[in-house]
Amino acid sequence: MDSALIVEEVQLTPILISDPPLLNTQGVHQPYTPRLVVEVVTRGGVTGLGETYGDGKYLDLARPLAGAMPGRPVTDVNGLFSLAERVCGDSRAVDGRVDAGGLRGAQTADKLRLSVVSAFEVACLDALGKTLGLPVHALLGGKVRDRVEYSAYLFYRWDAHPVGGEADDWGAALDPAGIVEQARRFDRTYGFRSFKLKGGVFPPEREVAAIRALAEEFPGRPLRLDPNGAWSVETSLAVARELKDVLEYLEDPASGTDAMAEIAARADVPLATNMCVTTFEEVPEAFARDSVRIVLCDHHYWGGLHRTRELAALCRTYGVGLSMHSNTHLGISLAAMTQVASTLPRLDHACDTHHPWQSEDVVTARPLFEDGRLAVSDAPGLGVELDRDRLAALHRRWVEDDGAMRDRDDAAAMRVADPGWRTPEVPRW
Ligand SMILES: O=C([O-])C(=O)C[C@H](O)[C@@H](O)C(=O)[O-]
Ligand SMILES: [Mg+2]
Repeated sequence: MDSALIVEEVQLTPILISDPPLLNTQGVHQPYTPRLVVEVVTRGGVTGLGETYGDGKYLDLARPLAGAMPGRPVTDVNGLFSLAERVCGDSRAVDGRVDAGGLRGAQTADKLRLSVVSAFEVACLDALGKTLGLPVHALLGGKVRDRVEYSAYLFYRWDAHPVGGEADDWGAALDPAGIVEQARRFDRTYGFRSFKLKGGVFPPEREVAAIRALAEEFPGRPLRLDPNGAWSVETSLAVARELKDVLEYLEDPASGTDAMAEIAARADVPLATNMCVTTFEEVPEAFARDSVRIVLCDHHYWGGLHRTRELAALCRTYGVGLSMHSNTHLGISLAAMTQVASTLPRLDHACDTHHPWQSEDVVTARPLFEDGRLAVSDAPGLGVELDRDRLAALHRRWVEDDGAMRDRDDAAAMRVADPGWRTPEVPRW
């Protein structure tokens, strides 16, 4: 093995990035949210970048993995999985039911570990690509499209956080008119064609009215509604009936494969998920029961870019559509999503991205969406460059935080405005 491809060291930098007051069924986004930046440095002097969730439970797993990396070739991305199993141990704070935010399906030790491995895999691929002078998509077999389509991610939101946080000029969006106004700005600024509304915030009739208002403003455009499993089967069926003429799909209307299978059997709207199919173990039952028509892959919790391609092959085989889920993420992960998305033969739905909500980043150039699409970079690696000053500043914020923001907790953030708030039981409606 060429010694230039051997890992010399791995740097982990936890950061806090500003996040607007976006509402979901659990509560509201904190003013600052944790992310972890992973840098894999080779003996050849090349640095590969990766990014993942930055809460303490991810950091606990990332540290031993980083310590075990020196001396290994960056080409050995398949070996990362067994390495992580060996060195990471089980994370604290795994309850086996739902993730802390309640938005990403079952939380298991495997899924937490895979979310960490994903950042190391992406960083190794970035380092390998930079060393060889090849884009990451070439390392995945080559791109089959030059641009990747994303959708606008609409949120009910407050004008500002009740305490702290960075100001922005989006204004509040708490009714159909506010959501339509937000969609207009996404359309104008980024050219997004599809719109996804994060639901589960208000009683379903109000969210149905917002989707109707969007359909009126943007006739024929793909529309999605995602209450993160907050509804009962009967409520989901009623919403599906109301909106069947305008929805591209309904995303996780209810929690769990049983409920999703029942809705799928009785509704005329396709169902999508990033909650009931989030691991390979969950695929057989969900597909056998026709619970979902579209899986929203998230390369973080599926374990990286190669695993995303494995999921894509499974979905193709079973006639299930594939798209991508997104959480608060930065330009490194957006570049990784775009690289892998460019290699997937079937990608029938615009991918989600939160990125337009992120005013801060650790990469030097902001992504340029045109007609709702990102051009696929052919530069070596991921095609993004680290802004070390920004990284240092965002890390300083993490160091100086008293611990309140270091673990994302949307219910705790909501209690700042509403002290009686408790994480809602599902079904909420
Ligand atoms: O289901 C989804 O698409 C998400 O959970 C995406 C994000 O987590 C979003 O809901 C959020 O951050 O509030
Ligand atoms: Mg979702």
